[in-house]
Amino acid sequence: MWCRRLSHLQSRLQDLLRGRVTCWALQQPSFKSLFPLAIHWHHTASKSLNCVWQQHEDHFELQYANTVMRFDYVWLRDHCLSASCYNSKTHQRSLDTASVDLCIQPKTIRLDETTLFFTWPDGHVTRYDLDWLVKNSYEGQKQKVIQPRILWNAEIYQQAQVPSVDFQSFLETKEGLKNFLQNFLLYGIAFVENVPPTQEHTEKLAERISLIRETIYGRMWYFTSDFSRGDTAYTKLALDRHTDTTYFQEPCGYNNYDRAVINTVPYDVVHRWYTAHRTLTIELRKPENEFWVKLKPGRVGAKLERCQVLFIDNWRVLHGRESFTGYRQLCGCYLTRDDVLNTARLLGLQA
Ligand SMILES: C[N+](C)(C)CCCC[C@H](N)C(=O)O
Ligand SMILES: O=C(O)CCC(=O)C(=O)O
Ligand SMILES: [Fe+2]
Repeated sequence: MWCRRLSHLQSRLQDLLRGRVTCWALQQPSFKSLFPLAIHWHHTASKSLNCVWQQHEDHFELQYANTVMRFDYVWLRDHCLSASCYNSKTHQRSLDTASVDLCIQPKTIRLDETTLFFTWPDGHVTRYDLDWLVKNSYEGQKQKVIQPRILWNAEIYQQAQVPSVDFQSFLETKEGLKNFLQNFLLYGIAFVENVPPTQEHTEKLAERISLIRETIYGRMWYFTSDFSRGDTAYTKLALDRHTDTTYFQEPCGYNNYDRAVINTVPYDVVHRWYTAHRTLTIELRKPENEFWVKLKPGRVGAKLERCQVLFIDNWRVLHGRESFTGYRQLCGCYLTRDDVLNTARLLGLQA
């Protein structure tokens, strides 16, 4: 006890002088470890594992799998996966995070093979697999490939020759759905071809990806230019590029037609907003940034033709239309982003 106390006091003194972290010799320090005070890096027994770690005053530092990671002690206690702290059936935390002492420090740290054991002052033991720590550390996450996005304009998209997915394969095969979602995540739009032109088939397609979002326009909307709703979508007028439902608390994305009166900011900020809006609009209206799609009609008179369904990520791609004459009917729905991303992740996509 005595030698530990001395080493501890001395290390604190050195610590104050150097303003550096200290590393306690976790086993009973031998005399040689007291003078001069060395910063100990703990090495794994087997060099092949190549894991080095250090217990700092306010965090735990781990070097493993070519990653230097730093963990807060409250974080290490809070993410404990032991039976009393974590419900492995529901993957939920049972530990009350607010009960963790914000100044908590582990009494001992031990590495056994590829598992780190942290023993806390109350005797509770938290174990972490080294690979779990790499995967769930801030530093490990930063290395992860984020979902690649391909920024495009009309020319880039046309040249990419992105394949549409056939209706049957989309509905009946995992590959079909996965290829579709991969394109959707990469480009923000994706097509399904060969779809029977009915609301039921469109609905089936949508439900293959996610829950359909019920809104004031209904679950599946089937609309035409009958002005059945007080909105220019229900007319023959052209609609400049926009996204829908910007007036919802959880909108599909932003839209100039539906913008309410700007009355939440003072006049000088308003002018800055208009200047920024103009810059964005000029960019959006550049012809090279427009990609026109002539939607194949599914029904002409009594004749039914298989048609295509277009999915748009409203956070990345705006939509609009030209004005038109004659009779035109459009069927569609809104999907919830969380569910679309969840389906993509379940298929192993980075979303
Ligand atoms: C017809 N349909 C339901 C597709 C859209 C209606 C959208 C109306 C509104 N202008 C908006 O952009 O949110
Ligand atoms: O009629 C269309 O093609 C699109 C209409 C539209 O943008 C909308 O309903 O929000
Ligand atoms: Fe719209």
